[in-house]
Amino acid sequence: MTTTLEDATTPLAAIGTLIRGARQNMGLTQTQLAERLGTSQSAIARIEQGSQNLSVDMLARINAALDADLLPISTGSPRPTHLRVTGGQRLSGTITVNSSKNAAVALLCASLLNRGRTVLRGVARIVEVDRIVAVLQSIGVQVTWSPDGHDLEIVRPEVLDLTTIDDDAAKRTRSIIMFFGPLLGQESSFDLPYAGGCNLGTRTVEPHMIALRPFGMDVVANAGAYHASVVPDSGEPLSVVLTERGDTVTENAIMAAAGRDGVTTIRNASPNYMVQDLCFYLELLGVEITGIGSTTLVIKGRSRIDADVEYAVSEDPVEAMSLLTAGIVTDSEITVARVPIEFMEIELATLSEMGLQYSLTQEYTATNGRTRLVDITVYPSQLRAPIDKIHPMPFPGLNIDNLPFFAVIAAGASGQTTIHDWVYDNRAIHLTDLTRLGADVRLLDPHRLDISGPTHWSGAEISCPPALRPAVVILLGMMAAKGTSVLRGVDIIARGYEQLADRLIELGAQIETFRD
Ligand SMILES: CC(=O)N[C@H]1[C@@H](OP(=O)(O)OP(=O)(O)OC[C@H]2O[C@@H](n3ccc(=O)[nH]c3=O)[C@H](O)[C@@H]2O)O[C@H](CO)[C@@H](O)[C@@H]1O
Ligand SMILES: C=C(OP(=O)(O)O)C(=O)O
Repeated sequence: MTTTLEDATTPLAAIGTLIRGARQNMGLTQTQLAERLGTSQSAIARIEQGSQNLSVDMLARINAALDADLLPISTGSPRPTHLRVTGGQRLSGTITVNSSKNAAVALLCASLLNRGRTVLRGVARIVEVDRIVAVLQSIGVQVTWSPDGHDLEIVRPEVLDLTTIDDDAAKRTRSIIMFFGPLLGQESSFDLPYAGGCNLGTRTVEPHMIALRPFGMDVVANAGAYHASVVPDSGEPLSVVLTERGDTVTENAIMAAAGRDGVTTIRNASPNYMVQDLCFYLELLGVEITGIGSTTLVIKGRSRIDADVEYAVSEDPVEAMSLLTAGIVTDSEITVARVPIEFMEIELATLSEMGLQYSLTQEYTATNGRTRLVDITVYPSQLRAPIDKIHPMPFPGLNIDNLPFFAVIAAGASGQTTIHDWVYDNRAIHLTDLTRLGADVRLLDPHRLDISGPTHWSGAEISCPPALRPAVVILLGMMAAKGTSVLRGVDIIARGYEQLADRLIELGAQIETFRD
């Protein structure tokens, strides 16, 4: 039987019908379309039946995958997206961790070092990536998604045109700061817009300036932009000591070292996951690096790199933590597949002390051939507060981006947990929104929270916090809370997560997307 538009009873059903028609015209099965979109056949079936809400992003991707323009998507300011969550549902099944935002943005910046063709495999379709891609394209770099939407091909021109930089995209991401490292060996003088990002309080850029000074770079902040000037490199061995063991500052120093002829030693380097990904990519480019995974790196770089390489971005430990938390707070048995275990060990040890029951598979190797992965199954558990406070540390400590998830987990545990976020001035406060869902969360000062549980969760309507991880934490709290909740203005989640709501629905969560 042929379905016609007239059969469609709702706007979603009408869109579903259009999608089915375009898919069939291209001779694709639902499974083949699902593969192109990085989703499941059952999601496509629901979309075509009109029983699944569609995000603007998903619609854009369907248009691209079907080479169609089913519904023209406005490029004006989009209306904010909201989520309606019917909580208290047990989840089940397996969910796979995507590649990381933080490695992707570093690798995109590092691709500026390469005059050859870089292909990044398995890049998450997230807004933070879109912003850096937009910036690269605006300065003349060819950046193209593969037809299946998973890989990015990057080819830079011989000469970049920094005067045409997309200011708006650049100012929305902090990662633009990582253009300094690759560019300083190539340009004697250039301007970059100020770095932006989530509302987490003041985030200094001074450590970057200190780290890049030994490479001959001097930066003056003018109105709205940094002006960098660089003196020629003598090629002598360099020693750089970082004042902070920060992730992006380490990456900046590594990229500066990779782009010079000579040996650079970097001390107090972050050995965190995104730094390791960057080093693995640079090794493919012919940069010699010793000490990967430690705090001292010795790098032998090359002022001209011209190599055609492919690199598969490794899995995101923060997404892994987010997905494990979904299982934990809904008292469910779920499996989170492809967890980069080296970067989750302390989190798991802490959860184990809190009484979490879980099992791990044997380790296997990620597509990059380096990162160790496991699948983790969490089981419904009676949780208790840990005896000591939970606090993050630079890797190999508990990841600062994973800390917020302990707030919602602690709220479900019996006893009082103290969470100490010494890093960000303005992240803990967003977690107090959990009180709206019935949790007992007290802000002791900008950095410390006391959380007493167990919580009798109840649904509520909440405006989404303007910070990525707290936004997801509140969503997860809503999934724990019986009844209906509304999370308003959730677009920030797409900065770091691809299709999060859709993927949680696959596990049995009841989440509906809507706009005013
Ligand atoms: C794109 C990317 O990779 N972003 C990550 C990166 O941001 P990024 O590298 O930009 O982190 P910041 O430089 O903002 O550092 C975070 C905060 O930690 C402080 N600090 C950091 C290190 C240190 O040894 N001492 C210290 O005091 C900084 O002053 C700052 O207040 O690292 C952060 C901290 O892991 C993560 O939250 C971000 O997700
Ligand atoms: C703070 C974060 O990232 P960014 O550095 O991109 O703001 C994060 O990933 O939680």
